[in-house]
Amino acid sequence: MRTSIHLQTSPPHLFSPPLASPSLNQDSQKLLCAQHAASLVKPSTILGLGTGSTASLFLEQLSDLLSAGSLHSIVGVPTSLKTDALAKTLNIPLTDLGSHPVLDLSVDGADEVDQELNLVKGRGGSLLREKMVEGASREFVVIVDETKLVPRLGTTGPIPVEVVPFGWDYTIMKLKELFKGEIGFDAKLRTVWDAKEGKEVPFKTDNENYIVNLLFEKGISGDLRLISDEILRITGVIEHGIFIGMATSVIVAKKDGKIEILNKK
Ligand SMILES: O=C[C@H](O)[C@H](O)[C@H](O)COP(=O)(O)O
Repeated sequence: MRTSIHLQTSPPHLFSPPLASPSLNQDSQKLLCAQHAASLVKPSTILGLGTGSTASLFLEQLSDLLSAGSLHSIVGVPTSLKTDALAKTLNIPLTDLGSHPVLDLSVDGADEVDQELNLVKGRGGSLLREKMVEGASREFVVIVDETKLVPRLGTTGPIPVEVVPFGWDYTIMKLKELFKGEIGFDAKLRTVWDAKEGKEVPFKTDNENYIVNLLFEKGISGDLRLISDEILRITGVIEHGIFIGMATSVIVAKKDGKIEILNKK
């Protein structure tokens, strides 16, 4: 189901010349969907707080509403150490999953969204805590700019897989075996530049694990649930960044300043 809401930027005036449609850059689109999502949060919500640049804008909006007194009694469950730190600087009250195993709502960004509202997440390095918190939420609202909409997952970048550091090269071998025959497939350990060491070192997640990037030349094809199960069956794999059927709705901010809301069927 698709709903389209045109955001009114200024009151219409009878004699004004027609306004040219705005062309928002990606950052403004992120802000637009973050603002929209924050306006939907009700008082007394147990709220999963996502990770990434779009989710950070949402946290800032939330904090503004809290300090203006137009929202109250919110308590957040952060999905990463970065979000935990940001929420603390923004004075957003926090709790944890153990104390609130069922959340009312989670709001988070995504790297990709397909037509069934399946997602790729984790290109920023967070996926396991996100999947736990968002999976525990009655409602999971995803906020994205329109560049994130794809016909097939894995078309604009890698699908991240969190793996244990022990035997990571063995785990990569098993992942390569799984996708053998997939044209243009590759699996690579994610690394970062360590200035102290003067070399590339493995990227470490909040859980001290590594990330393997699965690269598909034309996106991932086939039954996503089956593929998900097969990836998870490899010993050494902890979790992957394909979020199947988890999003209840996606708020998409468009270049023309419109918001489109995609709801789970
Ligand atoms: O690891 C990062 C998270 O899954 C983010 O939600 C995702 O990468 C989207 O981030 P951004 O809003 O910065 O594009």
